[in-house]
Amino acid sequence: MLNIREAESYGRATGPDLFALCEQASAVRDDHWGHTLTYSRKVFIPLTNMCRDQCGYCTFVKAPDSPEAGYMTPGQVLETALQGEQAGCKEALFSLGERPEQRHDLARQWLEKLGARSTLDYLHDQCQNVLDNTRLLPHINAGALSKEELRQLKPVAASMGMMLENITLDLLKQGGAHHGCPDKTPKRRLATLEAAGQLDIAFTTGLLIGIGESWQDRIASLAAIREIHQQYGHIQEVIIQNFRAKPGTAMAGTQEPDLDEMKRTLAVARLMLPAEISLQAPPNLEAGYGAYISAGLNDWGGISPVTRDFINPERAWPQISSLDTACQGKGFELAERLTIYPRYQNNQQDQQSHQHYLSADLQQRVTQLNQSFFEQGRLVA
Ligand SMILES: O=c1nc2n(C[C@H](O)[C@H](O)[C@H](O)CO)c3cc(O)ccc3cc-2c(=O)[nH]1
Ligand SMILES: C[C@H]1O[C@@H](n2cnc3c(N)ncnc32)[C@H](O)[C@@H]1O
Ligand code: MET
Ligand code: SF4
Repeated sequence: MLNIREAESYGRATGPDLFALCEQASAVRDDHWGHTLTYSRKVFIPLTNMCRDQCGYCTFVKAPDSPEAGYMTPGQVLETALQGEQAGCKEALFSLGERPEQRHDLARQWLEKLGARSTLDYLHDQCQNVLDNTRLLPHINAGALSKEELRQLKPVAASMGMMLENITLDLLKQGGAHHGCPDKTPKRRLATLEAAGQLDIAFTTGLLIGIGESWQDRIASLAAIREIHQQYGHIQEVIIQNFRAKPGTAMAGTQEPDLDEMKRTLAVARLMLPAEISLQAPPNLEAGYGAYISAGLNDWGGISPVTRDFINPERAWPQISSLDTACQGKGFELAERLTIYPRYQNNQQDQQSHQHYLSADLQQRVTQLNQSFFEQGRLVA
């Protein structure tokens, strides 16, 4: 595995140097993951678009004076989940703003109408709603959470995640991407990763690149993820996501990272992280996403045949069939996976240390969904 000093030296790798770096990363990927690239067929449930934070890059968030600001009702949650199930989805991705009731009257009014004490209590109940009425597995992406909050949510989600984004304190300064965002302090983000490890929650994290961090900051952030995983073993995947500048946001004029920047970061992530951690990047945020394969990626994340990507709504998902074609063109096959990776599913004898990740109920659901893959012969489209 690459040490920090070596990783730092690749900050400007380009041309033949970048090519050689990518080859090394591809070799690690081939060795562990083979020539199968995975994705999770999911439906997106943006439970609330209000938030107490104000990330400079975010268009997901709506201010209370916007007519679009609000929560999804239980009926809307179920309707969306059922549509996803109809389209063959296996994952319900709950993605939402953080603790909006601590900042906005409108959020408090909504919660009162919904009969919930907090956004996170409501999240718990809506995961249960999906579990009671569909076969989908909830994945929770609700930002920074305390150990107690994670403990309460664990029984209703098969996996959870939170982008670390980046741990440099520079982003919190006046004019920085995370200025005025209490949930984006490295302290809170790292504490969330650590608490999830203590609780045996299969966890997704990752970096958002191009938001004002340096190359060294990226390496330090990857090293922090590696260190936490070495202690608890719960990091199932790391996402490298490229910042996209959105009109109307504070960072509308900020330069976006280019394809080489993504390849460099993916390759170094692959070489710094243990091979068992899945390396993911979204295919809808970069037209040249096929090149990620040569940089060591093995997963495309959640792809929805039904809902748009509410975080990047203007960036349509590639059709699953065109993603399949792109993979085949590079000599890889595309295969569907569940939101929780096999090694945390505890259906193999040799996985004693991963026994406590899923409740008996969730484990049974996972087994049934795996059975449906088996019956489909892992068809992708
Ligand atoms: O469609 C999206 N899915 C996002 N996902 C879901 C992801 O694509 C997969 O569905 C899950 O990771 C399942 O493996 C996230 C999950 C996390 O835990 C943390 C961050 C993200 C970010 C996104 C995102 O921007 N868009
Ligand atoms: C769910 C995740 O989506 C990412 N996210 C939020 N806004 C953007 C954007 N403009 N471009 C790319 N990714 C974004 C953040 O990393 C967040 O944690
Ligand atoms: C909608 S953004 C994803 C969830 C959370 N608000 C975060 O930023 O981490
Ligand atoms: S990225 Fe997440 S935390 Fe930041 S403003 Fe958007 S919803 Fe809130």
